[in-house]
Amino acid sequence: MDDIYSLWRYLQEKFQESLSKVSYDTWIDSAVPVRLTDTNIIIEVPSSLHKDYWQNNLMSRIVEGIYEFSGKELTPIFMIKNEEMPDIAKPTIKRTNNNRLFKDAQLNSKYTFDTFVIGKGNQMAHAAALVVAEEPGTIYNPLFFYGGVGLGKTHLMHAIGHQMLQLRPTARVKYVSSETFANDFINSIQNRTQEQFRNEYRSVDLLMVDDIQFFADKEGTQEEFFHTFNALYDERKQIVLTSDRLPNEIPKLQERLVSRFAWGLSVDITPPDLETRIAILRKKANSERLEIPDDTLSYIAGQIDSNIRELEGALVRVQAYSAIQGTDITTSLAADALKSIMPSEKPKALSIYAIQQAVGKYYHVTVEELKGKKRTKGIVVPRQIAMYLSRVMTDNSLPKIGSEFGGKDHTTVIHAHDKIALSVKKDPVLQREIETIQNSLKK
Ligand SMILES: Nc1ncnc2c1ncn2[C@@H]1O[C@H](COP(=O)(O)OP(=O)(O)OP(=O)(O)O)[C@@H](O)[C@H]1O
Repeated sequence: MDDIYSLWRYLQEKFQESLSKVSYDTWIDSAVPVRLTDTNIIIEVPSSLHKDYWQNNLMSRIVEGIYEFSGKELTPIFMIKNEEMPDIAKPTIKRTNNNRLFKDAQLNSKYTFDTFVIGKGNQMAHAAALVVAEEPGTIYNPLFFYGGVGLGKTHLMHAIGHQMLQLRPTARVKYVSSETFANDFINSIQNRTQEQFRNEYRSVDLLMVDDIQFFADKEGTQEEFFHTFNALYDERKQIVLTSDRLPNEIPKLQERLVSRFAWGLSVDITPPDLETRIAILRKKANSERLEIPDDTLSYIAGQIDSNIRELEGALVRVQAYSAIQGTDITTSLAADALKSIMPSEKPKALSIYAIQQAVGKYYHVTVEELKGKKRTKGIVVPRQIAMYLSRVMTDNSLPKIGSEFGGKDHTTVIHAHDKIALSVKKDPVLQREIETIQNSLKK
């Protein structure tokens, strides 16, 4: 194998492409490769939190990356800084016999219903998850969660698994990412172990497949999943799926899968509001036994408003910063710690609320009316314009925009966007009005 530094540089580049800057800075930048052996790579990380994060979230990616770079299957061992070097002869991660590492992914012990904070954006999803855990295979089958990255879809899936096992310890629960499903399937063809693959996937009581948007373009995998789905469904076994979007929005997902996924219940998870973000941080801080004043928690929650994974990353960063400085966590320390990941020169992103205010002002309607349900023309058109502008002028997802307009469905946002986009082309008066509003927002 080439030297450890070239390998690490390759992995860094790979992570840089797939992670946000905050996540990269927090998890990857703080890790140091220490040693390479024939079977392992030893990586030093700053704290047990980092170690957990690597093991739970980045493990399969690093193993894949090493394999891509070197053609070798190495098991990473994480070592906390200043702790004794582990005995590398005894790798902590079990290898399976047919080259399939981490095949039967264990449920993450931290992702339970107890540690899940309920807020407006995930209430429905949480309730549906509980029902499914308690009465699998009966009411919502399949259960389909969709929504943006880092909003708790995986957490809820694992919580279902834990709860089901608590109620029925002998239940067979399987959680896989869609990539693992695809890899297992491909390996079973290569190794001529298809029978075993089918037994494994079709004999469970609960099958959970995460991020199925990655099935797009994988014809053979979709075909196999179709049969897996049917076999389980016919036996009234529970299926839970997640994706970043609705099944009918996943490109190249076979129509028969789309229609099957619609047999059960699809629930979206939208970004948490400020109160929920604070509650999540508080829960996390308590579980890590961190003393953080309320105003500091509010400050951190105010800085990161869309992705809970990044919110947790920010907390770890603040914690690490206070450990390095040897001082208590305060708001000014948090501001310093987060400064580098939120450069002040970065223009503040335009908010949906600012758009609602500008549109309301222009058409003399209130923000409440824009968010409300009244269907009079004087309100409907400005509401659609505000939705249209939220779509074209911000990075917010469709469900998020819908939720900011009084909890409307994302299809309403799509409809509004398409309608205004079409009208603008035909109607020069409307075009000028919209330009004026846009210009007022750019000031
Ligand atoms: N409501 C919540 N309460 C507590 N923690 C949460 C909540 N939602 C998300 N988290 C935490 O945020 C992190 C990211 O969540 P998770 O991995 O479940 O997101 P995801 O929606 O599956 O993202 P992706 O689409 O990237 O797979 C996890 O550490 C999870 O525990």
